[in-house]
Amino acid sequence: MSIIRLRQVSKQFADKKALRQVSLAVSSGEVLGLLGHNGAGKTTSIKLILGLLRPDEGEVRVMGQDPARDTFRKQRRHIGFLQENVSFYDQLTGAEVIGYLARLKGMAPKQGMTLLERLGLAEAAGRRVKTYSKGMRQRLGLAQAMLGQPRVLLLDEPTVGLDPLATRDFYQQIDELRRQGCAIILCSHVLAGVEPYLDRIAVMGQGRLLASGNLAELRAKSRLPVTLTLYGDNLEQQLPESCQALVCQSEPGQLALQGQPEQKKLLAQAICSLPGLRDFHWQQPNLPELYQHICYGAADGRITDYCP
Ligand SMILES: Nc1ncnc2c1ncn2[C@@H]1O[C@H](COP(=O)(O)OP(=O)(O)OP(=O)(O)O)[C@@H](O)[C@H]1O
Repeated sequence: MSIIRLRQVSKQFADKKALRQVSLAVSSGEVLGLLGHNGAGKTTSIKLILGLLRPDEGEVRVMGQDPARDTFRKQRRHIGFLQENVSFYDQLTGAEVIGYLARLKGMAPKQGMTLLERLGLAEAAGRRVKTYSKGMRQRLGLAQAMLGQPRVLLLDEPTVGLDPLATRDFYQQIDELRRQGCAIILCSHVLAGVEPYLDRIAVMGQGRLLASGNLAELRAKSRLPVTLTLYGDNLEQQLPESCQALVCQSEPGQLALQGQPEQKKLLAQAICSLPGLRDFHWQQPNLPELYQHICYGAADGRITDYCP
């Protein structure tokens, strides 16, 4: 069942159409990567889910209810939110900040401390937040978003400023929340390396949903080629005739074949039939390549059928 659902939602600010008939759904235990250029409509979507904005048209439902209604107040405690530029009371210590925010959410401050420990901030808990590095602030931000075991977690550019190890730790925490059944939306411009953590991807552009699906679905729809690089001796001579037309690069000891996603099977057969093969490597379009393809395709009118 979808925990978050936007159905045909439109939103306009003065003469600016920020969202045009956007439909999105996120289930329990699912991470949706919400991607899009600056001004695409990601933050507006997040604000609608938080109930901070009302749609002009369409319907927003979070845990089955309209988040903009007063009656949603109790449910709001089950939503965690990490905004892009997180700021705290700098004169307070990390422990004081998380204790205060825990109380606001109706929880014991001790639970906040447990989160600080889990996020590696236990030693810094007694220090004022103004002395924290960007990464430490980001972890404190994640700790406050995780207060109260949220059923919905909304993360806007959560890994900006984090080093590679901190980014990996961050995604491990997200993975754990996902396993506990949290529905997560992650907005990010940092696309490299996030693929393994996203169950589905939604790409927005000019307030529209341009594409949605899992990585395999987007790859299949993109029709971007897959490349198979073969390593060995005299491979081109041994290659079956059916694969000859797919050769895109040939050099001593190495042969590259390129085909459409549905030709993968044919390429796989090529591997099996080569006695001189020493090694091989598959290369499929990655998320940054797909993203670029979808955005450019939408800009010149090629992309029209990426949404299920
Ligand atoms: N309160 C507002 N008043 C007027 N226009 C707004 C308001 N909020 C958003 N917009 C406009 O709506 C469009 C979508 O903005 P939004 O903040 O949702 O984009 P975004 O995808 O989050 O962008 P970014 O990646 O830069 O954060 C933009 O053109 C923006 O200028």
